[in-house]
Amino acid sequence: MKKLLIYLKAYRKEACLAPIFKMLEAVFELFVPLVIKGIIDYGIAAEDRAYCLRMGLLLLLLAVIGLAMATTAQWFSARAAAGFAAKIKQVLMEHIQKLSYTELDTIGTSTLITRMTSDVNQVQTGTNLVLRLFMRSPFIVFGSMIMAFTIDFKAAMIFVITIPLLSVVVFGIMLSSIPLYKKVQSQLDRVLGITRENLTGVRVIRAFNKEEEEISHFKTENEQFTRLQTFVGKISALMNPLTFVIVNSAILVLVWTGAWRVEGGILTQGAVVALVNYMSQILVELIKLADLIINITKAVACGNRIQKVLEVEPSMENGSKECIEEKRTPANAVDFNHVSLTYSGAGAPSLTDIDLHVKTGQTIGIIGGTGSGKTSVVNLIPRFYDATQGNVLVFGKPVKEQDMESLRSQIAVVPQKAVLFAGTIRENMKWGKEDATDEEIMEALTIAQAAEVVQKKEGGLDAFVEQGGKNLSGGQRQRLTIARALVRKPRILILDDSASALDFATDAALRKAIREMKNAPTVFIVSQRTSSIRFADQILVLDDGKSVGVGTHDELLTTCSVYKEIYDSQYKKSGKEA
Ligand SMILES: Nc1ncnc2c1ncn2[C@@H]1O[C@H](COP(=O)(O)OP(=O)(O)OP(=O)(O)O)[C@@H](O)[C@H]1O
Repeated sequence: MKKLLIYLKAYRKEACLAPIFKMLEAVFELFVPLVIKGIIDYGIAAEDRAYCLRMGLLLLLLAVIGLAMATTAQWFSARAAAGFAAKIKQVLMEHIQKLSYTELDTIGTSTLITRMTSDVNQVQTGTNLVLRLFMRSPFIVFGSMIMAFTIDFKAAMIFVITIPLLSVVVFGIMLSSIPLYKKVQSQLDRVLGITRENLTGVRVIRAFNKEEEEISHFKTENEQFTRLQTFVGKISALMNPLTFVIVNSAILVLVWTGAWRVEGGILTQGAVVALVNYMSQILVELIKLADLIINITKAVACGNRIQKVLEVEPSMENGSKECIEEKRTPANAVDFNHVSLTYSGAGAPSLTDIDLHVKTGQTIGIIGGTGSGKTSVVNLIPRFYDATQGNVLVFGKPVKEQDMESLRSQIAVVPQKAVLFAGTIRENMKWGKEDATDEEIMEALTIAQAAEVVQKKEGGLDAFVEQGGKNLSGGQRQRLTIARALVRKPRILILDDSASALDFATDAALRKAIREMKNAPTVFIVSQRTSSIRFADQILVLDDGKSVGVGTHDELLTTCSVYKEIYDSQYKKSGKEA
């Protein structure tokens, strides 16, 4: 948490002014019981109406000034806390963008969302309260005690006994609830995680009739969350009755002894009322202080969770900034030199000893059963993951030595899951190239067989795509994501099973159009269908993370039993050539 405080530096002025104004408010508050004492002892006793009126106006003035101070303090503290939280979110977002897939897999998306939202909000609330109360509350508690001593030494002794007693109760309750608050926060993490999973997977849940199970799972976790919160609430609820008993007892003693001493002429009625006022102020401030400490603890726990993410070092170091485009295009676009990959935390390797050499401009097909490692192979080209053994070269240079931005700017990946963002089709296409003209976009859409998707939509390129592309069919989404990749005019194009929702004719037309592109890219096609890759210059056949065949379709039919099996199964199933 300490390391996060540097982001508060930009709001140094606000962070200093907020407590100062709050202290000034407290100073004015401490004078109120003395003014009331004056009204009772001098104004009412002597029936001096003019004095009472003057003092009444003074009270009003103190209230107005106090209000002005409090509002100003609130303004400064809210500004500092909101700015601090915004900066943390910004830094966190920038850091997350730097992390590689390996770290993101390890941390998990749902906890990152909780840290970015609920945890940052908690830090903001804590900061706001600290700035307003950390000086004010102790000041009022000790100030009231000192004021009590100035009024009457003996009566002030009641304060000396009451304050430690009150402190023990308030802080005892607070200390016992702090660990529980930490549990509440991690339970909240779990509830949010399940909510997110359920919302993103709602279609699958319904398709498998798992609603009941998921509702019951959510209910269990949510009830646990409610139980924990209620338990903490009950402990905190003890605060009021206990503190009120102590304070009211102290007030009783004050009034009772005060009455005797007023009778004996030692103390005035006004002094007793002032002492009671001070006692009440102490109670209010001690409760605020306890609330503040609970909030600080929560904020520190949340701050530490944020800090932990910021401390995760990106495992991938960026290579040289030297631009590879300046170099002559080497004969090979991609080389896998005896590459193996074991994901962090996974026991067995997902890829073992992959050796593949791809000439510039070639089309490579990658085929294999589910989980055979097809996506893992292509993910190594833009360096989404680093090979654990061997090395991957792009245009003759190891990817680890290349500047990541420049490497990725030459590669376009169309992932399995077609992801589109809320905005117009044109805006989505510009993700590929910010300054793409409408002609460039239409050209890419035509190659991706998506021109008719745009033509059919009202507004054409200005048609709105809802978040995640909800208002488009699976095939339309796939074609638009392919077009987005093509807008970039990449030197390497990776289609990771991204034409699976297209019919055979559209799939074939797409491949033909890519082949006929001016400056046609080197293309990697990951597919489960032999028909999508059979015309590739080379086909890599994977089985359980190992390369079991590399060659053309005709070669593999005679040399690779796995490939022949896949081909036969698809050919026989459809009754015609797959
Ligand atoms: N991020 C990851 N962390 C750990 N293991 C992973 C990760 N991604 C993939 N794996 C594992 O690596 C293996 C290969 O997965 P990969 O996604 O490359 O296969 P695939 O051939 O593309 O599968 P599919 O055709 O089903 O998409 C699988 O056993 C998978 O469980």
